[in-house]
Amino acid sequence: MTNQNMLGKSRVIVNERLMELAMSISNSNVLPRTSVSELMALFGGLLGRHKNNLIKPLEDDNDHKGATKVNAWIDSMGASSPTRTRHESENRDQTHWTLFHPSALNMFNQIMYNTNGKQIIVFLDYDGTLSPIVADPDKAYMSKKMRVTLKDIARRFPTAIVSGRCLDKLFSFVRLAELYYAGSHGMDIKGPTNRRSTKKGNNDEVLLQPASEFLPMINEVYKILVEKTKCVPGAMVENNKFCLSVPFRNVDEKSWAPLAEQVSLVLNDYPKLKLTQGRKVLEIRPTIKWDKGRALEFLLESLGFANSKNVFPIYIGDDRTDEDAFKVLRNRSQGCGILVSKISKETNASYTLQDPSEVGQFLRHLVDWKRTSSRSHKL
Ligand SMILES: O=P(O)(O)OC[C@H]1O[C@H](O[C@H]2O[C@H](CO)[C@@H](O)[C@H](O)[C@H]2O)[C@H](O)[C@@H](O)[C@@H]1O
Repeated sequence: MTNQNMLGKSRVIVNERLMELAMSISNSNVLPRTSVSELMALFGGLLGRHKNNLIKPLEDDNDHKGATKVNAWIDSMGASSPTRTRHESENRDQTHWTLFHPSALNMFNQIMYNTNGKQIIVFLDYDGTLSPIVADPDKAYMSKKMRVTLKDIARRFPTAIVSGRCLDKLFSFVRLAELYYAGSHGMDIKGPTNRRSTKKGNNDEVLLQPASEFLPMINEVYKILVEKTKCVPGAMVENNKFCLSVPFRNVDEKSWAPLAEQVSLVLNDYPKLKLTQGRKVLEIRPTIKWDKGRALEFLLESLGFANSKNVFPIYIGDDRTDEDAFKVLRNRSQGCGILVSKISKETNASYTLQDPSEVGQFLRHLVDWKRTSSRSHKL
């Protein structure tokens, strides 16, 4: 072995040891969060890698329109569905990622410490966060246990569900009148309903519909897309009121290209609509500057916390569309974003949870924490 090789090998061993040490610190509750992140930054420096370089960039999230961009979409569709085995370097990146985005369960006490007596407001995405991802979008049910937990949460904190789904569908899954709902990626927002009108979920508590002028266009494009995609086995189009979804989870990979091409071609005639992508789903949305982040800001404002420092929003989501909300929290240096994911992703969230069952655990911790702290205030 040459001196060079030996040097390289010992550097790897030192890096691995440092990494193990940093991991155990990040997963403990011993130090306050600031110390943990400082330590992690230090370890990152010693490892010779900056935090931002530790994660592989996600596929381009910009809007792509027209047939010329179809190839980019197909690549992106493939990248959103990683089924292959991971390489060693990817495993290392995964470790780095966990280091900088620790588990919200492990860091629970620290997160609560950071709330510092502020009003906690809970924001939750639906698919992949409250309900597990399933093949049939109409069967993405939330468990009974999760509903009970959500009810308990809503009794203690203002709580909102923010989803790409249309409001009616969302309400039919969640069925809790005491929540705020932001459907169609935040383009359809309503407040808690009065108890007598909750059965159908329809009510007169609409707070905001910033894309209402797009309704006729969305309905028109829905009909065209249903027609154009019916030749692709497994393809379907969901009408989410102010946006449309074309899930491709049940479409054979060989047909992803023709499907993306069809959708792209249709959108060529509608420059006021844009194409974005979620978890095995193509999403068609108005080009207005409105997203889950803006919905979060709007809801904070509606709750009387527009410029308040006395609020601690917790946003939990699993999808790229949730990144807009994570970004808002990061820019406001307020509250915390929690990404639901088992694999490394570029994210603006601070913490992670693995899956909806961990989301349930985190929410139950939150209920217990509030119970205990209210009790100790009464003493
Ligand atoms: O913002 P979200 O609540 O995450 O909603 C976004 C999309 O959710 C649904 O699709 C996702 O869940 C499906 C059921 O588990 C799954 O089959 C699909 O692959 C996921 O992307 C919904 O079907 C879409 O309309 C929403 O846009």
